[in-house]
Amino acid sequence: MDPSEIETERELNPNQSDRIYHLAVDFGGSLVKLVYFTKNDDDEEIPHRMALAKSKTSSGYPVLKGRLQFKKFETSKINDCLEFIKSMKLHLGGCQQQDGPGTQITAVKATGGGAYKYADLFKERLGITLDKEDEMDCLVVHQEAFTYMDGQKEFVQIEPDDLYPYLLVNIGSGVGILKVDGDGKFERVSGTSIGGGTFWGLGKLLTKCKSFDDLLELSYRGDNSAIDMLVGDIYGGMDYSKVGLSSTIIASSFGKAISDKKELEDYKPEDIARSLLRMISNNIGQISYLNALQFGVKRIFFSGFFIRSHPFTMDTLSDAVNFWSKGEAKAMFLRHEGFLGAVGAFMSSYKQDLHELLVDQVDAVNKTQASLDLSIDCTIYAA
Ligand SMILES: Nc1ncnc2c1ncn2[C@@H]1O[C@H](COP(=O)(O)OP(=O)(O)OP(=O)(O)O)[C@@H](O)[C@H]1O
Ligand SMILES: CC(C)(CO)[C@@H](O)C(=O)NCCC(=O)O
Repeated sequence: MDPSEIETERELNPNQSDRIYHLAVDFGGSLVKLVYFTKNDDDEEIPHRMALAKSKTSSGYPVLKGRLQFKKFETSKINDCLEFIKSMKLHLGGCQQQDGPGTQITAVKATGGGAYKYADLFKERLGITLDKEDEMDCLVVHQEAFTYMDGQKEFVQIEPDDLYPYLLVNIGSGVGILKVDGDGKFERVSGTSIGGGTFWGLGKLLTKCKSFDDLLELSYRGDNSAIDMLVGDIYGGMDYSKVGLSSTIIASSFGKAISDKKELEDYKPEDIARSLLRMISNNIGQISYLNALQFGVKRIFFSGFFIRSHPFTMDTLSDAVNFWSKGEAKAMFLRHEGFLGAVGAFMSSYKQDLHELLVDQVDAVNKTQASLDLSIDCTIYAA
């Protein structure tokens, strides 16, 4: 059995002795992401945050071992999210009834636009206040990164003194582009409304797909040349070598539809899905590169739920950055791409005393990309 299934099962049927220490929520335009930290009393005994100081590592930092749980909901199904929090008693710190009075959580760290939009709803239904953190602040957290080219994932070891400056391109419903100059030092330099929401929204209208995953799945099987106008279509099958454009490069996304005497129904949904994904990914890759160029930055990190470790999406973004930069700039991806904001909000509450959050079981993360409701072993080092 895949480790993710084990953890998800345990999550849905929480052990009575699971304690939930902390919850943070990222309310996006498309998805709501929850991150919470659980510790099972049967696990190695380092009982309570209050008692952290009792257990110090060789580095001198107190440590709390447990599991970081990740869960997502469609924003349009906010009620499911509320029900989940309620049924898991996340707003009460898990099995709080055993802890006696006085342990009830009154505020939860929250980020994204919905932290404002749903503040009253959460107060009303769960009795908790959403303690708002700016969504841009929450994106800038340290993560392990990898490059993705021609189907090959390559983890990159980046030394802290060689990390900055970098560009962080967060592809959610819309796209935010941040230039990060140092720890907590960043600026939102650009953005585009043509993002993940555009792919999912247009894709839904054009293909009648009922879920994002179906649309993504369709795009795997499609052939974009059925609907995109390629350089070769314009140049009689030849490359336009004088300006370095090979015949297979897309000259005009969806351009073939102009001259084809076809209606929407005459195109295969999978070809439309693929063309749409390439169009949006290429566009984001190009805008990102142009921003990197403008600010003299070589590394571009991509995050956001749009990516979902989807090979074709990562390939297209990497290709676009590689093509436009003539190999000078690199596209990089993050292991917890979609949960970056939520993890940032989670960590913000430990601002005063959190030194580091280390993920011990990286393998589990890699194996669970399909479900994206994750559970990973981790250690919190408090300063
Ligand atoms: N299961 C899914 N359901 C809906 N969208 C999904 C799903 N999986 C991936 N996506 C993609 O991820 C996008 C949302 O990404 P993310 O959660 O990072 O952004 P958000 O926080 O909702 O948006 P914003 O930050 O712009 O408010 C969707 O628009 C869609 O393209
Ligand atoms: C509005 C936000 C910041 C909400 O997360 C995001 O969707 C975004 O950056 N959209 C792109 C807006 C623009 O810069 O055109």
